[in-house]
Amino acid sequence: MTVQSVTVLGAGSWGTTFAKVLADAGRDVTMWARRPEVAAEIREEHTNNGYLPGVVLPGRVTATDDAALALDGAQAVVLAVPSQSLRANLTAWRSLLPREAILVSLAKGVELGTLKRMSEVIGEIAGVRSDDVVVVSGPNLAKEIARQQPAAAVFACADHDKAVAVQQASFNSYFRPYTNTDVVGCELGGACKNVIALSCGMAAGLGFGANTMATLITRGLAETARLGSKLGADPLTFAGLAGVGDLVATCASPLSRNRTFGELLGRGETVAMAQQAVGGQVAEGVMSCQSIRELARGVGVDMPITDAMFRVCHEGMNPARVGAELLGRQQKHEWS
Ligand SMILES: NC(=O)c1ccc[n+]([C@@H]2O[C@H](COP(=O)([O-])OP(=O)(O)OC[C@H]3O[C@@H](n4cnc5c(N)ncnc54)[C@H](O)[C@@H]3O)[C@@H](O)[C@H]2O)c1
Ligand SMILES: O=P(O)(O)OC[C@H](O)CO
Repeated sequence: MTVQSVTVLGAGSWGTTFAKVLADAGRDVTMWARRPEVAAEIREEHTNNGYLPGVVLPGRVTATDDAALALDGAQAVVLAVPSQSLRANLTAWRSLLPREAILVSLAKGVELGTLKRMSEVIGEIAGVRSDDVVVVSGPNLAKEIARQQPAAAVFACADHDKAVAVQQASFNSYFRPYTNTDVVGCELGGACKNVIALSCGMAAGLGFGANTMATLITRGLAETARLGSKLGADPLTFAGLAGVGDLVATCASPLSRNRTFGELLGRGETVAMAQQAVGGQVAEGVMSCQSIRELARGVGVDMPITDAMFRVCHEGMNPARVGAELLGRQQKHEWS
């Protein structure tokens, strides 16, 4: 299975960066951008300065705002829109998807209401098996990769040949993809780390240091692994790139929108003010703390940090008070 012609649906930070990764691996890439002016900028200037200022895109990347045109002849279709808009976007694109195309998901989130992982949403809308979708996850801050800083990722799919086909299509001198068959674990790792990054940002905004960060990262990983194990993930996945790898990068980096969002809340800003400050870009954890909390409650898994982020983001609770409550919970064994 060789993939030469790829369509990327979504021209934000990660969609544009992933298009560059594919083109730098020798693939022909057509992007779909929601706004015609963004499509024109990519096509004519080879830039997308609204998302990736100063980055020049390879000549192999072109763009259109016409989804039918973008999808014509695609051997792989990369879905690069935010989690909560994936269902609506994919519903509009469903009839345009080439029959044999490999579907690839970049989104990191759990859908509100249905509590589905992104591959499950894609499976339902596109009429394919959800674990046949290739899920991309890992420590992949778009702005670093767009500057060709070395990074690795996981490409998870039950169909190993499909994962390998997309792996080969995106392997280049600065981007090293690994395959995995644990779709559930890779998706949950990616969705949960956004929520934990909110908490790390919040702790930084409150003035706390490395011990607090390390505690949140480690206990965040513990609650993610608890949920994952309950839902059928391989616990080893959480020790890998889609688990601790992504968690560390997102929780530590000022480039992370989730961490930045949390830091603003920790400094006393409201959710609306923080939303404005991240420039309309999506901090997925703000929505995912709600859906992941519901998912966990449904299967009887305790996720105290996620619960705390829900109370701050959706119930207006004060971050300092939530932090004190987290610390003051009933004492317990580390692994209970
Ligand atoms: N940015 C990163 O570093 C990064 C890395 C890995 C994964 N991801 C994940 O990839 C997904 C996309 O992230 P991104 O960084 O490209 O997001 P972004 O906010 O930078 O861009 C989103 C893109 O989707 C388009 N879009 C279409 N319908 C939309 C709608 N209804 N609402 C909002 N935008 C809509 C926007 O126009 C834009 O082109 C997210 O799930 C994110 O968690 C992001
Ligand atoms: O900027 P964030 O917080 O959406 O995180 C980006 C990536 O998911 C990091 O792997």
